[in-house]
Amino acid sequence: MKRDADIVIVGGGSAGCVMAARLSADPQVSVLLLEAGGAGRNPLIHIPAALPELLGNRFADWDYATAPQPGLGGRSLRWPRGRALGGSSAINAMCYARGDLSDYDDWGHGWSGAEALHLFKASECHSDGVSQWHGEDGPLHVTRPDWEHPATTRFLAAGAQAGHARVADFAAPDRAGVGRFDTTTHRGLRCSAARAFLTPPVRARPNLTIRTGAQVEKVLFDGTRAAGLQLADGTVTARREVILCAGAVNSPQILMLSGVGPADHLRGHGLSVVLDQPEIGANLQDHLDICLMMRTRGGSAIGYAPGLIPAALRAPFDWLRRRSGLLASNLAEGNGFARSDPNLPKPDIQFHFLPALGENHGSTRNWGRTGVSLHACNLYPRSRGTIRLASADPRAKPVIDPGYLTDARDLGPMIAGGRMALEILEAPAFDPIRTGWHQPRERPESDADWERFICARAESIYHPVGTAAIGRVTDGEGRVTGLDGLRVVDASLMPTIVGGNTNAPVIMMAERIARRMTAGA
Ligand SMILES: Cc1cc2nc3c(=O)[nH]c(=O)nc-3n(C[C@H](O)[C@H](O)[C@H](O)COP(=O)(O)OP(=O)(O)OC[C@H]3O[C@@H](n4cnc5c(N)ncnc54)[C@H](O)[C@@H]3O)c2cc1C
Repeated sequence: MKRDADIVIVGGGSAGCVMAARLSADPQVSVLLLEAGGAGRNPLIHIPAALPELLGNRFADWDYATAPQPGLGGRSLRWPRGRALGGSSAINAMCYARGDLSDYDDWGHGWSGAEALHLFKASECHSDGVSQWHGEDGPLHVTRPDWEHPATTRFLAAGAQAGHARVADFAAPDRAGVGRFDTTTHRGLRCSAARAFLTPPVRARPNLTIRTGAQVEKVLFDGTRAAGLQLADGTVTARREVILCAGAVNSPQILMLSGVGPADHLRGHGLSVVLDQPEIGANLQDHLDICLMMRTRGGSAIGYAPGLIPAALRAPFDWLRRRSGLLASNLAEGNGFARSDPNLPKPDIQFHFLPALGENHGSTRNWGRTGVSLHACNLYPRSRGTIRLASADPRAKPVIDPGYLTDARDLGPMIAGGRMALEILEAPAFDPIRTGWHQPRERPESDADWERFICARAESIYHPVGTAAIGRVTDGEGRVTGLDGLRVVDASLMPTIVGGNTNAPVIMMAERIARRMTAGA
């Protein structure tokens, strides 16, 4: 078993797959990728519509939950995180979005929207080919779906009736309006970061070793230089660098287990301190989201109902024959952006539309019922939370406290987004299929009604970032300040969360850092 390399990467998720592929392109550099989960071969990972089956499934999900959230009436929220090659891109909803390009200008430290656009295009292979906003030569397949559920067609019409523009391409600058999501799929299959970047020719490189089932416990230091890693079955040596790509929950956890973090917290768990860095695990941000669900006539949406049996029986044939139809859908088919205040420079609300009752993200089955879901989330939350150790045991789940709604200013965009979602679901396009409300049971009217509804029902859309942020913990290249030979490259790096789904932005960030490492920056 290989136990040393020039560069050792921890975590084969969205960022880790990019780093492994790009850095091992130089045959002079040996790269070892360590992934705690499996190889990600389960068919449920690859069939887009099987997404709800992945959540909580031990072969693919770390299955975390938050600490009780006072801002949400003391509820703990479920927090899935991918645990297989591909990481969270192996279990995510495949919605492709880039954030607003100005988000990257705001980060400073050498990052910019113009360079981000260039990198998004470089890593992309878009089904419509090259254009001003898209690339066609990159490894990440992005598809503009050729099939949509009829309920999604109604959502697009309802959006227009409620005054939202129709957006043909959310990668173009003016994103306000509703449209179809592009998806990280290819020929009806999920295109995870593993499928995109760890292709058979890349895996065959003699200078790249990929170990699955290899959970890293901590970084080993020689003074202040990261010299290797501790695993359950022994140690690994990094001759040049250790790169943590374990995600916004596990990268700070590994750093703290290694003695890098807030000194008092580490000593409280009996750990010796290598670097006192209070910002590790701090600055946690996420997209909090409120979902409205409307019941519809049998057969008009996806669900577990007798009227849908014929469509369900046909779906596998459509998928096997043409890789199209229901099973090729990522379910979150409709996208939208809006401003909670018309004077804002950019949209601060995002919608996700599903032609299904996505209660508890699909884990509540609602047998015999059909309906549709419209989510609205606050894209630029001001609340901040923390990741902290529950124990010095590397197998123990960390304490996740996102601090949802601890900043009262976060409620306004949530209420505005909820009201807009309600307006869309009440538009005439849904009249022929609407039968009543599923969630909320009673129509909220006043701000206080909305606040109660949000407190009782808001959920995460699983975009944690910021826990080892550029400018706070690392420099612009992801190098941990105050230590040598140690980088973080994953969602933890984002100093402020981007205005959209986070997978493509994380891939873009890894592309940038890998390029600059290869160029000797
Ligand atoms: C259910 C869900 C739905 C989502 N939907 C979307 C969507 O539709 N569109 C979108 O753009 N974004 C979506 N996201 C978010 C997006 O997928 C993530 O932001 C992105 O994948 C994060 O990439 P990462 O590299 O930071 O971490 P990850 O991709 O999570 O990778 C971390 C990797 O490190 C491994 N690891 C962790 N600890 C260790 C250890 N100790 N030793 C070894 N390996 C370790 C993990 O197993 C994992 O493979 C979703 C996320 C989830 C969970």
